[in-house]
Amino acid sequence: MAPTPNVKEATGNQSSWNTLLPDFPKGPLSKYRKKASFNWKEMAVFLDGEDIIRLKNRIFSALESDPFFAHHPGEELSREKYQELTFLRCKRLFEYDFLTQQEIIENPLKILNMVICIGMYDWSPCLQFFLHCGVFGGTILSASKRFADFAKKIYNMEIFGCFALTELSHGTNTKGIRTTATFDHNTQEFIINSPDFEAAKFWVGNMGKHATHAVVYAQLYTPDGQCQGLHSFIVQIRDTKTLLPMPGVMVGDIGKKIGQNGLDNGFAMFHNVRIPKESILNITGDVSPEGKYSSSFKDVKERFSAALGSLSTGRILITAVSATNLKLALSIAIRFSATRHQFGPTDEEEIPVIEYQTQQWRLLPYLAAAYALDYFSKSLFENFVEFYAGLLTKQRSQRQADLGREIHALSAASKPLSSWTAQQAAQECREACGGHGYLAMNRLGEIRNDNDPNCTYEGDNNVLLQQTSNYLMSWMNCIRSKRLSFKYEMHYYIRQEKAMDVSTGWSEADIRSSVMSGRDSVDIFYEICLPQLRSGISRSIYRETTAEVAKCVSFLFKQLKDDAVALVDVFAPPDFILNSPIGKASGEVRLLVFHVYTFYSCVIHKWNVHNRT
Ligand SMILES: CC(C)(COP(=O)(O)OP(=O)(O)OC[C@H]1O[C@@H](n2cnc3c(N)ncnc32)[C@H](O)[C@@H]1OP(=O)(O)O)[C@@H](O)C(=O)NCCC(=O)NCCSC(=O)CCCCCCCCCCCCCCC(=O)O
Ligand SMILES: Cc1cc2nc3c(=O)[nH]c(=O)nc-3n(C[C@H](O)[C@H](O)[C@H](O)COP(=O)(O)OP(=O)(O)OC[C@H]3O[C@@H](n4cnc5c(N)ncnc54)[C@H](O)[C@@H]3O)c2cc1C
Repeated sequence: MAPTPNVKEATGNQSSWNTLLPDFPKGPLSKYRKKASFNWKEMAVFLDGEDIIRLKNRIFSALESDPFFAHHPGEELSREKYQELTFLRCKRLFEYDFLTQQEIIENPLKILNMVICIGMYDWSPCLQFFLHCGVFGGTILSASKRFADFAKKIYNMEIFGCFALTELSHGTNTKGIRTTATFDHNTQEFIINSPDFEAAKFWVGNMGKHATHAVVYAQLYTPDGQCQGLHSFIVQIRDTKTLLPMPGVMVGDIGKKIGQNGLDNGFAMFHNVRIPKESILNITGDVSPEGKYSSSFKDVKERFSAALGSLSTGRILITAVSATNLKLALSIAIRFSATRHQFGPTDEEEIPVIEYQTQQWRLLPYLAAAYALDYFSKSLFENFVEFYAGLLTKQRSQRQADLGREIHALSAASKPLSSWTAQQAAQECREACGGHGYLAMNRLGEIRNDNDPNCTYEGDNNVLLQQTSNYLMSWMNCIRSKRLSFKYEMHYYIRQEKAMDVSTGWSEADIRSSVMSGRDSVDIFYEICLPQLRSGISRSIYRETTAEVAKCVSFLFKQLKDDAVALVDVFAPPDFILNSPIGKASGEVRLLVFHVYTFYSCVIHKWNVHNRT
């Protein structure tokens, strides 16, 4: 668990806060900022520390002053243009080189904050950048020293990568992956082949237009015809100079998505593509020149588990990515609610809609969840860093194995909970802003659409929850993990759950995938790991709402509403990054009129130009 920083040490002094975090412009929100019971700057420094805040400021101001990242209000970019601009932005991110390896080693949370800062601007260049260097690069470089020379090519974009596990007909069920990699010991090569169209690699981020290389997951066959299971290989899919497909490779873009359209998701089919023997990412096993398979994992299940281990990285990051979308949506909706006046005690005097209990019940539980998920995602990331260090140093201890299973179980619960919370919150925030919430320029639709696939990729949420409930049921024997407390409550709960299921005569498989044991046990497990949630507003609201609790919560909200704007100020990005007229730091919603005017004058100008030609 992330060490709780000492408040005094962590927050420095008032003058350092003001340098790091300038005051907001005066405006309609000043009224609520004056009512706040705490200093938002002190809270921001307490939660992030001065170092991280400096990094955030550096990234935000670099993007704001770079023409490549300029916003084009009112300009409808074609998908092709947006993809082109996204790739140029991704290239700029490499040129900025915001973090050195040394800085990441000293404080790994900096890489997480870099993902968050760039994603707050736009997820498309962020994911494109990190799919290449994090998911593609991370998978290759953590395999073995054999691929050390790839590092330079990855980080100076000599090659550009993607991660190709999913196929047209199989995504969640990775055992159903049908691309084959057959070892030819006569030529010391693997032959990569897609048996049919349904086995085409599909959905792969960066593959649509820009990737030159792919980490391709395939069933490994040795010359004796034995299938050795799922393994990963580096396959060149395009010429690095011309970007034309390599011989035997058919590759292209899958078309328009609901969101993240700056990212080029693609498909690929392989027709007996030959790659050198050394292209296998020998994480779980390797083949001798004679074609004999060897693996340090004796147990097939452990080998499968190790083959999929890298997926936990993405799930842990998506927990933070979704929490970031939660913060973006709330920044807009809370600020809007504090400035939007509708009705009031007299016809002359209208009041801000945040004063209404319904508006508070709709938004403030998500504000509590944003703080809880922010803390948990960073704490889980730090646990993952510890596990990843063990991976890199080829640790094989029982503790390392237990930590890997626990990280898998936790990330298989945290990704669903965080992405679903953000998805529901984005819709609630959209509605809480009324019609202005539905105006595209106010960005709530983009936030909701860009958050949406967090519920699906890196593992469908519903199925991942079964992974966590499997883990909890395996707890019936013993609990070795040091991380979790409240284990006996958990133990009791699962025993009850299982007894109930068994009494219905269900099989083990039914129990594993039953909704009850899945969602409920995971919910309890997750809230055990996240003590803040246990006493948090969300639990009392969603679980045991009774008249007394409702009254108590309403009383809590009456106090909390005066802190809501300041609580959002702690995590809201600068106006340029938030890019939402109704979410501006000044609260000058009147500026929306200006933006609408600007938008329509652009449109009118274009119309006139069009008519003149
Ligand atoms: C989990 C599965 C559903 C498995 O299902 P099965 O039923 O077939 O198998 P079992 O349940 O029996 O499992 C066998 C065994 O293995 C263990 N296991 C499984 N998975 C893991 C794992 N990941 N880690 C550890 N252990 C694992 C399991 O517990 C069992 O062991 P026990 O019996 O002992 O319990 C599986 O089929 C599955 O995972 N399906 C989902 C497939 C999936 O996730 N696909 C994703 C494709 S890639 C993708 O979608 C990418 C999208 C782009 C996302 C953008 C990323 C955003 C993040 C930012 C970028 C990163 C930045 C990096 C920063 C940097 O480093 O720079
Ligand atoms: C925007 C985006 C980007 C992506 N990027 C990549 C990428 O870069 N690389 C990559 O390899 N993949 C990528 N993917 C693919 C993604 O990983 C898969 O979509 C995901 O793993 C889900 O698999 P699927 O789409 O085949 O859905 P399916 O597994 O077919 O699921 C369909 C439905 O069946 C249900 N279901 C399935 N199995 C069970 C079960 N056992 N019990 C109960 N219900 C079940 C699911 O809950 C879901 O409701 C991306 C997807 C998206 C949307």
